[in-house]
Amino acid sequence: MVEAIRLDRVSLWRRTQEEFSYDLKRTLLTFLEGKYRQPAKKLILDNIDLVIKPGEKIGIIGPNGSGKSTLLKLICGILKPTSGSVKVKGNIAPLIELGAGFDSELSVLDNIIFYGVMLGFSRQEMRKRSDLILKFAELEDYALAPVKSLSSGMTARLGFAIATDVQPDILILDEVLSVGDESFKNKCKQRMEEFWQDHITILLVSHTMDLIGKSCDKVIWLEKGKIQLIGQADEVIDSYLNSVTNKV
Ligand SMILES: Nc1ncnc2c1ncn2[C@@H]1O[C@H](COP(=O)(O)OP(=O)(O)OP(=O)(O)O)[C@@H](O)[C@H]1O
Repeated sequence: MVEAIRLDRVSLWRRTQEEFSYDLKRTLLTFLEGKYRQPAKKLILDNIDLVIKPGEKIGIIGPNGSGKSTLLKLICGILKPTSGSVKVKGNIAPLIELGAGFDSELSVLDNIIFYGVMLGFSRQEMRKRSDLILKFAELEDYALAPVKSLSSGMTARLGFAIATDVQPDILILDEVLSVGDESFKNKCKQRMEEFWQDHITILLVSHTMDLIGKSCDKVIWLEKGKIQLIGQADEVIDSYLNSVTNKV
């Protein structure tokens, strides 16, 4: 069987307190006082087996902190699993943390080229594509300006324009369907609709059940890092909503 994405027994542990990175002084003091303890580790994804076929449109739902974004980051290769294996066939356009990979000192044009190279395209090809990317992002006048001079909405527009220009095999979306101002949002929606018609594999994380129900064939419900249920969109959404109302 052809597979676009395959996860075998994937688990991920992360440190729950990241004190060392944000409060170095306090960490050193507690260390000197002999009170330092290793930050606790938490199991974020627990033994996930998953097969996604090319062209499937998959929704991922579940409560806050259940591991949805983490699962996407593993599939994109931003995070590595502690155990198990993640296999992906084809190039991925991750529309998560738009613009997080930009170098703010470099120009918009240089960032377009670097970002594309990071996604596996050649410099030459990215140079050719840059005009269309700048046009879509409506940033033609900023080509030579450093990214730090853009507003946050403009930066997100640039990230969206690059990631969706490269015509990916797999598109990863973490509730970033609305980027920028109203007119740009409409452009994003249109581009997304084209992707949906296409044979691209799509993974969409959202808390908006209507959106998931309308746009996905299959849904994964995550609960505390485990797959609680996977199946036809309507059935999984109903079970999830029932479980939430029963808790209240
Ligand atoms: N950088 C990090 N370091 C350590 N733990 C993290 C980090 N980011 C997230 N976590 C933890 O991983 C778990 C899953 O987080 P994740 O962001 O994947 O959840 P989610 O299902 O996407 O939540 P939400 O619906 O709130 O976006 C949470 O317990 C969270 O505290």
